[in-house]
Amino acid sequence: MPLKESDKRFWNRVNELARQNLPKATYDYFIAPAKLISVSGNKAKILINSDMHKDFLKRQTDLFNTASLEVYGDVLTIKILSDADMSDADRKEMNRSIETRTETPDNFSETILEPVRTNLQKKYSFDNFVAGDQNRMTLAAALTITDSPGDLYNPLFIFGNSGLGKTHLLHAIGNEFLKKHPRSRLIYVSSEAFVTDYVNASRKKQMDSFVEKYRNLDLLLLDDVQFFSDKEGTKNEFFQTFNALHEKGAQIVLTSDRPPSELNNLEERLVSRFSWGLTTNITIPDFETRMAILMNKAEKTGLNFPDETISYIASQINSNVRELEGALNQVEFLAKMEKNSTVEISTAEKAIENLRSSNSHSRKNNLNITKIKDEVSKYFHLPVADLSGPKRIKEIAYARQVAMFLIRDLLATSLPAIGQEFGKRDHTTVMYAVRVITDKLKNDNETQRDVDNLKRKLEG
Ligand SMILES: Nc1ncnc2c1ncn2[C@@H]1O[C@H](COP(=O)(O)OP(=O)(O)OP(=O)(O)O)[C@@H](O)[C@H]1O
Repeated sequence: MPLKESDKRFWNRVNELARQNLPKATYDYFIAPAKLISVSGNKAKILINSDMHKDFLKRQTDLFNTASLEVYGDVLTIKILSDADMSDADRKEMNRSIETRTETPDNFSETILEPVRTNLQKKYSFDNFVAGDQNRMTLAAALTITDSPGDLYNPLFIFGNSGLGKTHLLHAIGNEFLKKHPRSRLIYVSSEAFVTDYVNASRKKQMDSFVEKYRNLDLLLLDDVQFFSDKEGTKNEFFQTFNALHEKGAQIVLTSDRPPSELNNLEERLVSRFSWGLTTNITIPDFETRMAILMNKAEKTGLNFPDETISYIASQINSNVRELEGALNQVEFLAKMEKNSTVEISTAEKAIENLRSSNSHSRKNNLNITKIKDEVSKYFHLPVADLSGPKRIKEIAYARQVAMFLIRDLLATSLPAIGQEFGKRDHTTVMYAVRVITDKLKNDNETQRDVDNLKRKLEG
């Protein structure tokens, strides 16, 4: 039966109440895509697109009760269906009741331009991105911009520590965007690649094609802005690109391991623009989300993972999703070697133990003091000589302490030997440095991030 006027009023009222009472991103993600299929007697059927949406909508009884009392003077029983739940009869009903949406014409890239190499990786999609409390808001915003690009959240700035899914989301946005707007021009690029592109173009005197490539986009996905070069020319070019795109309403999405306010490599005028749209943070997944991610990935291994095994792996690896995946790969490998189709906890224990000892082995084999000093000086943009020199400027002193800490932690070098390496300093200075960083690691996000990033680079 087609929807009656009262049914349409009911549905409008549900949306209105949801917009008033829920955060915008939540409304956009959970409620806006829902559709009212039918109201018959005192039963309403609502269609949504995933089980995650279903759980959320089921909890919105107040919303439905208020709207139905206002419109029908009675409380409706709400049945929420996902696509998979729909019977043929439901589908017919839906086709009859929902007006066919007139496609809004894409106004992307009206002029004929050279096709762009998007650099998108198809394997990263929203379908294989597991939602949890730590990324829900980011996920909602990411989905919203694929529908209304350049509008609400422009730019979208996603920050969070390494291995938590920022790159995955950028590609997912790009892939979804192309599905919805096939004629659009978009590009995924790391900050380092953007810089290289700029440097090459300016060396070869091909700035016109650089400008055409980056300023005619509908969507720019720029990864890892913390690695942006601090060279004036590049920064200025990026500033111009950002302005040109923003002005014409193109969507920009940026990721970084730190919030805009801590991007010391970029100027204030650019950083303040990053905060024009929405800034969201992705944090370490909680135990349940780690379990969900593992289950998702375990399914693709063709092996049977009992819940206890998944739970064991999730309890052992609580740093980031990349390491979680690494551990699962190791477990899968061992189980296949041992020709086990069911993966018992004992196999997972052995695999994780192997992983830990091989990590520390490779660390010992490949690392030395010079490599650590080089990496630290690169990371903090300081000449390596300053680490061993006498300067006491705050930034240099901090970088020196981090370097001393890493040498002690990763190589277990003696305190006097470390002191020798840093301009013949006394071992008590080294002891102090190690203690300062150890303390900061307990409660200072910035230090946690610096040490984490550096360890990843050194052990990578
Ligand atoms: N919520 C999630 N669901 C499923 N897979 C995830 C999730 N979060 C991260 N991953 C996976 O973890 C791996 C690391 O994620 P990704 O490379 O996107 O991290 P990142 O935050 O960009 O890290 P970096 O800052 O080091 O570049 C990828 O294989 C990605 O698919």
